Amino acid sequence: MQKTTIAILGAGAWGIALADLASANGHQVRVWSRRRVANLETVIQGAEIILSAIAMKGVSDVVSQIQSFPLSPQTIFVTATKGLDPKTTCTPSQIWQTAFPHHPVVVLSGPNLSKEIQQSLPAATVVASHNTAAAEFVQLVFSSPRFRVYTNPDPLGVELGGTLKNIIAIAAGVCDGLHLGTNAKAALVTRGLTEMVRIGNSWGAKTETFYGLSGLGDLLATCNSPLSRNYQVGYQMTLGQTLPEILANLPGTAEGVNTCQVLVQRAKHHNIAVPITEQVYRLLQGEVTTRQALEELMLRDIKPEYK
Ligand SMILES: NC(=O)c1ccc[n+]([C@@H]2O[C@H](COP(=O)([O-])OP(=O)(O)OC[C@H]3O[C@@H](n4cnc5c(N)ncnc54)[C@H](O)[C@@H]3O)[C@@H](O)[C@H]2O)c1
Ligand SMILES: O=P(O)(O)OC[C@H](O)CO
Repeated sequence: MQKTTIAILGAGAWGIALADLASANGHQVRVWSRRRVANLETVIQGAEIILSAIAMKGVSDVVSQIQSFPLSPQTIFVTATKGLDPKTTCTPSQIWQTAFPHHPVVVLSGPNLSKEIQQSLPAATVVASHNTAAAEFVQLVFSSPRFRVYTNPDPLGVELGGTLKNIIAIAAGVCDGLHLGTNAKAALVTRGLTEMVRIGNSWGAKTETFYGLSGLGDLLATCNSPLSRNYQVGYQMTLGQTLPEILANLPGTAEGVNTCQVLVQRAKHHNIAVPITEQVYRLLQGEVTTRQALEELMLRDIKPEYK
C-alpha cells in the first residue's frame, strides 16, 4: 500500500509499540507526547491517521486541544486507549466521535501486551468501526507478518472488551498471588467473561464480540501474564502492599483501577450484577482484604449458571 502519514499521540509503552509497527511497514510516523518538545498542531498537520494511545486520564484534554486545530475532513481517528471517562462513563471512542462527528473513528484493541510486540513476537488485534472503509484502511496500515489485524463492525464491543478485562485481570493477579489453583482461575475468568458480556449488552455491544480477540482473547492474555500491569496490581495486593505503593512502582498505567470505580457506579445506576467488579472495587478501596474478597464471592447466594 502507499505510504501513509500517521500521528501517534502518547509515547508510552503502547504508543511506541504501535509507532514501531507502522514505521516497520514503511509509513511516515510522527509521535507526540506531553513530555516531548514537538508541538501537537505540527505533529497532526496533514496526518491521514491520528492514533491516540494516551492514558484515559489525558484523553478529554487532548481531544479538546485538537478541536481547535484545522484538520483534513478525511482524517481518520484511531483510539487504542482502554479505559472509561470517570465523569461521563463514556468510552474513548465515544469521546472522539462526539468531538469529531464527521470523521471516522476506529477502535484498535486486542491481546496486545506491548513488551511482547516490541520483542517482535507474533500477535493479532482488531480494528473496529461503523465506517468499514476506515477500518479496512487501518487494517492495511498495521498488518504485517508479525501483526495480524482483523476488522470488526462493533466498535463499542471491541472497546469494552479491552476495557472491562482489566478489572478481571486485577482479580486474576489476586487469584495467582493467593495460589488458589487452576480451577479457581478458570472459574474466575469464565465468570468474569459473563460479567463483561452482561455489562456490554446493557451498553449495546454484541455478545459475540466478547468471544473474540478483543474480549476473550485479551482476557486470556492479561489474566495469565505478569507483563500485564493490571494483573500486577492484583498480584502485589496479595503481598500486603497498599494500592498507592503498588501504583508508585508500576511501570506505566493500570487502567483497571479507575475503570473499576466508573463501572461500579454505572452498574448500580443500571442495576447490573457485577460481583467480581464489586469485590475488586472494595479491595482497591481498602474495604476488604484479598481473602475476604474471595470469601464474599464464594459465599454469594447459589443460583443457575445463566440468569
Ligand atoms: N502497554 C500495553 O501493553 C497496552 C496495550 C494495549 C492498550 N494499552 C492501553 O493504551 C493506553 C496507554 O497505555 P501505555 O501502556 O502506553 O501507558 P503508559 O503509562 O506507558 O503511557 C501513557 C501515555 O499517556 C500520556 N498521558 C497520560 N496522561 C496524560 C495527559 N493528562 N495528557 C496527555 N497525555 C497523557 C503519557 O504521557 C504517556 O505518553 C492505556 O489506555 C492502556 O490500557 C496498553
Ligand atoms: O498491562 P495492561 O494490564 O494494561 O494490559 C495491556 C494490554 O491491555 C494487553 O492487551
